[in-house]
Amino acid sequence: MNPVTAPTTSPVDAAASAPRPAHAEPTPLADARAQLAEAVALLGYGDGLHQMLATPRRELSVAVPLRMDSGESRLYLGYRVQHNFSRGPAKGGLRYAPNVNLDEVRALAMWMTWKCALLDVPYGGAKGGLAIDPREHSQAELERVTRRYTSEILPIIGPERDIPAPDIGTDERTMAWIMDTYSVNSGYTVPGIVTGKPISLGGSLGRASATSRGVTHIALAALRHAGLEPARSSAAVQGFGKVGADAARFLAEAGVKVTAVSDQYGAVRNDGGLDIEALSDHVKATGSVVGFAGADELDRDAVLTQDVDLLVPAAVEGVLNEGNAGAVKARVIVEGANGPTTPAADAILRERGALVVPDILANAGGVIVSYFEWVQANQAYWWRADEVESRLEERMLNAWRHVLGYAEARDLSLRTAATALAVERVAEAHRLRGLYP
Ligand SMILES: NC(=O)C1=CN([C@@H]2O[C@H](COP(=O)(O)OP(=O)(O)OC[C@H]3O[C@@H](n4cnc5c(N)ncnc54)[C@H](OP(=O)(O)O)[C@@H]3O)[C@@H](O)[C@H]2O)C=CC1
Ligand SMILES: O=C(O)CCC(=O)C(=O)O
Repeated sequence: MNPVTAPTTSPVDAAASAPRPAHAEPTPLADARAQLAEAVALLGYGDGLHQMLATPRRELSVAVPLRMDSGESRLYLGYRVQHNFSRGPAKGGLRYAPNVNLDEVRALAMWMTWKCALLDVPYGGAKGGLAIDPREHSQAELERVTRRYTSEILPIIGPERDIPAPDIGTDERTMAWIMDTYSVNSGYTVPGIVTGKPISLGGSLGRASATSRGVTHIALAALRHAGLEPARSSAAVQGFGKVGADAARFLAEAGVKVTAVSDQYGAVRNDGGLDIEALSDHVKATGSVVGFAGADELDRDAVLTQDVDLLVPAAVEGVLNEGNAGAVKARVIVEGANGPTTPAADAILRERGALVVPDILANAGGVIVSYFEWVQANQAYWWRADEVESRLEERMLNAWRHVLGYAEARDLSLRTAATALAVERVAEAHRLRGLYP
């Protein structure tokens, strides 16, 4: 396999806000742009401001050589996109996955801008990616490739410029290597350069589980809003990684019967409710949910169409689309993943009366506690776990009520309401700074 994939389009895409032809394949970037276009139309903004909001401020593409343990060398393509920094430093995760490309990272960076604005954390949005399959590499190889990627993006990151965090395929070890590489280059330790780092290096209590806790707070509120009592509700969770596994655990702890979960290899189901702790032990031992003795096997993507009250997609983009949205039975969908629902699927689900809580609200717990971690690192003063968790819950539920009120007052979907609220805050920052009249 050749790890280097074809380069994507030029950095500043003049067609940023142009409508796509009807036959075009949905992509995360097209979806993100369509969501922005809808918010811009609602807010009555002109083309100039629309272009400004649609176009990343800064993008860096890097080629990252890796010396394998075998002595062979490989080259991987990496990216860091800073979509916006009008409200503060750019902020967002770093993804290691074989299909990462510049357009995907652009979409993810744009969603980070709206997420940070919606939750009123003082950041803009960024995202990074390396087109590598971490499962094919040893720890030593991952360390070398991470250090080299960090060196390549060093000129544009920093605790006051752009602060990476974990996303798909990366974790606290990755953050420790980034922190060390950056600190060695600075000549002193800079804990504020990344969030989601190990506690012993200045990470925050509660960051590792923050996205899942936030998803759970929102899921319980959304179920109740839909007239469903959590303790009498059932759920399916797609993805059993950093977000999905803990979301399944917290939902089960709250009394929700989690009947199906999946990972990239397959899915498992138990209508009586999965034992999430036993399933996690199985995943630790085998690397997959497949083969778990306490459940039946299910086709991987059938997890999305189970007869459950709540669906939590917590894996990748575009999984709920025109092809399967009509078959989704859940009344409430809470997006743990970024961009799991295409605009076409959104329309079908809304028509069916399903309540979709968008990613920029539902999975914001991660960046909220990343913000807490950055504040703690900058002050060199650490909070207790209960302080982190109560502040997280308060911010998540305030944002939920705000978005719900805005949506209900205008008969909008929660996604349109959330995006419009966020875009308005970013546009206001541009206007006040004089960047746009
Ligand atoms: N980590 C964070 O703090 C945040 C993450 N997110 C978003 O949450 C999502 C998940 O991220 P995270 O949990 O960190 O990533 P991880 O890499 O920890 O986990 C990803 C999970 O998704 C699974 N997966 C991948 N493709 C599929 C598929 N087609 N069907 C079913 N499962 C699949 C993986 O399977 P396998 O285990 O077999 O590899 C894995 O279980 C992403 O969209 C990310 O952007 C959003 C906010 C914050
Ligand atoms: O914690 C962060 O800074 C960002 C997490 C992230 O990448 C996301 O919310 O999608």
